[in-house]
Amino acid sequence: MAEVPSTQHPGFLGLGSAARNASFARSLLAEALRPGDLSFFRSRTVWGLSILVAVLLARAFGPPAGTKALPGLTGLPLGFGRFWGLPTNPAAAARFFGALHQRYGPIYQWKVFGVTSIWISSDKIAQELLGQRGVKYGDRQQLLSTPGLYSGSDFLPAMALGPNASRHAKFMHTIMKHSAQQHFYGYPIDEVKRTLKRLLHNPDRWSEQLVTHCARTAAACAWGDPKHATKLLQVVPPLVKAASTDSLMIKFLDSLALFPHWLSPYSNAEATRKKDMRDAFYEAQQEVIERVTAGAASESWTRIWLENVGGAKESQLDQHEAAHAVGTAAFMTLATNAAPLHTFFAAISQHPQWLKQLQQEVDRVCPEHPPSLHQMSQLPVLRAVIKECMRWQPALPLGIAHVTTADDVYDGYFIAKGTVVQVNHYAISRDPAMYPQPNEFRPERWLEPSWPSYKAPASDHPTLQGDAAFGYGLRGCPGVDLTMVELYSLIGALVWAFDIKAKSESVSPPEATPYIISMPRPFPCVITPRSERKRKVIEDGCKDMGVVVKESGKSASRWDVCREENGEFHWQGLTVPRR
Ligand code: HEM
Repeated sequence: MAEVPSTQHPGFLGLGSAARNASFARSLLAEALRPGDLSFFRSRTVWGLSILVAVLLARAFGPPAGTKALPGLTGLPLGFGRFWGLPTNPAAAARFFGALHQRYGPIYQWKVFGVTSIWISSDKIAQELLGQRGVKYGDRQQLLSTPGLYSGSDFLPAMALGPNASRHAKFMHTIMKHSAQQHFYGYPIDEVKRTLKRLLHNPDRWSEQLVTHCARTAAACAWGDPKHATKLLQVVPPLVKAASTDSLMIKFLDSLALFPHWLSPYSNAEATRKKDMRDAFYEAQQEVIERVTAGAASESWTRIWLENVGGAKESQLDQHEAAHAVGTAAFMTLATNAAPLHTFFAAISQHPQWLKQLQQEVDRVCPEHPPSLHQMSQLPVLRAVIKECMRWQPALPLGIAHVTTADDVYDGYFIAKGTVVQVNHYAISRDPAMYPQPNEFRPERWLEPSWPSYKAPASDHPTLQGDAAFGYGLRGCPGVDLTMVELYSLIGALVWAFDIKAKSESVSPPEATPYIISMPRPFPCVITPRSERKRKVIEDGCKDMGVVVKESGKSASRWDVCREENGEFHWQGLTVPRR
């Protein structure tokens, strides 16, 4: 690894300490600004000194000797940088910053109000920096809109690098490893049966059925009971929106910490969000504690903590932390996996030939029933379509920002401590060298040797394991196994069970929601069972369809989730349909 030069600069005019610099500057000004005396401004010495100061300042704010500054947009001096022209939502930002890579290369910087962010559009560079130099690139950004999340120990994706994040990450990996070995206790498959039946009975509400599916699966894994899905449905949107904020500008202001938190315009909403989340996670945890005491608890992540399965207590989470760690895993499962499921609907509506190919493959492998997880190795087309959905419309187009914890040098470029590192997943997934015709939905790029992204053998590849969409390094996503199980099982079953097509031709291109986790907006679809026999299998598959969203106006308790007046479900704005 390159040696890191010191950023300790010799001080103003090379005179040593800041105090001595300040007193020198004061005496110079006092001498010069005697009333009525303008000779100071006419003096050649003063002009010469001014130029020298400017040069020294430029050196002081420039990269250390032997390194160079990253290319990037020029802006205003004195650290103001370039604050105009910033896009207003993450999906648009991914495209905007992605386009700038054509001018500045795969890594460039953008400075705003003294904050430097670097933008990366190359998988190789992201691997080398975030992947290989883990700790140096492992911090997160403190956001004004979510005060407390960075320094607290409630929500791993936003936590500062340090002991809290390490303990939470350790616990997260323990619960994922243990439950993955048991296919997440069969909950995703149980929920597939219910989701098929809800879709059969209420196909127009397909987006609601998908979101319900993710919420119920996550709640079952977390607390052994899918009924807690409504809690998740309520607590996810406020935090997704707060972490997105409407404008990237806010993010830069955040980093300046211009306001104390109590003055933050977000503090009221944040206090409510925090309380709702705590109440939801505490209540669900308490129920598990009671059921375990009564000897009647189902498997769950909370039980892993309570019973110290796999050494879960080594992470030393107290009860509050464990409630939030489990809740965070459930939160992320719902918030993220709903996105590729919506993308799947957009993709096959635009490319019906891929639904046909999927159905042919599934009919060949398992004509009588939806594919089981053990059959996934025989279903490369299914895996290819899912992987292409993740590439085509990344769920997190800009990932989650990292922040550097120390100065670094990459390829001769200086990267200072505190730099915000934005991996542009959208741009990476559109690298034309790796993904020719990048804007097109082409699952064959994972299936045919003529495409650069192809890998053999077909029993293992394509796979979501190691997919760049899940991030890099120390802060990489711990939820890959669960994502695979959830997407493979549900999409496999949808393909087996239904014909799906858009009601109108105008679904291209998919219009994404404007949040940090972005998904195609729902649109009207026609969903019909592929045969009478399949209809019967779906009907007989389960008794309880697992409806969790109530008709409008029927809210009886705090955690009830209801449809809008017009009968639609917009998930607090996260799934507003395209009109
Ligand atoms: C479509 C599925 C998913 C995608 C695309 C996705 C993507 C990501 C990305 C890009 C990051 C940031 C990585 C980085 O900073 O480099 C992340 C972090 C994270 N993900 Fe996922 N994720 C998905 C599903 C899940 C699931 C099912 C879970 C459930 C456990 C989960 C839990 C987390 C957590 C806890 C973090 C924060 C890790 C940390 O900061 O240390 N994700 N995910």
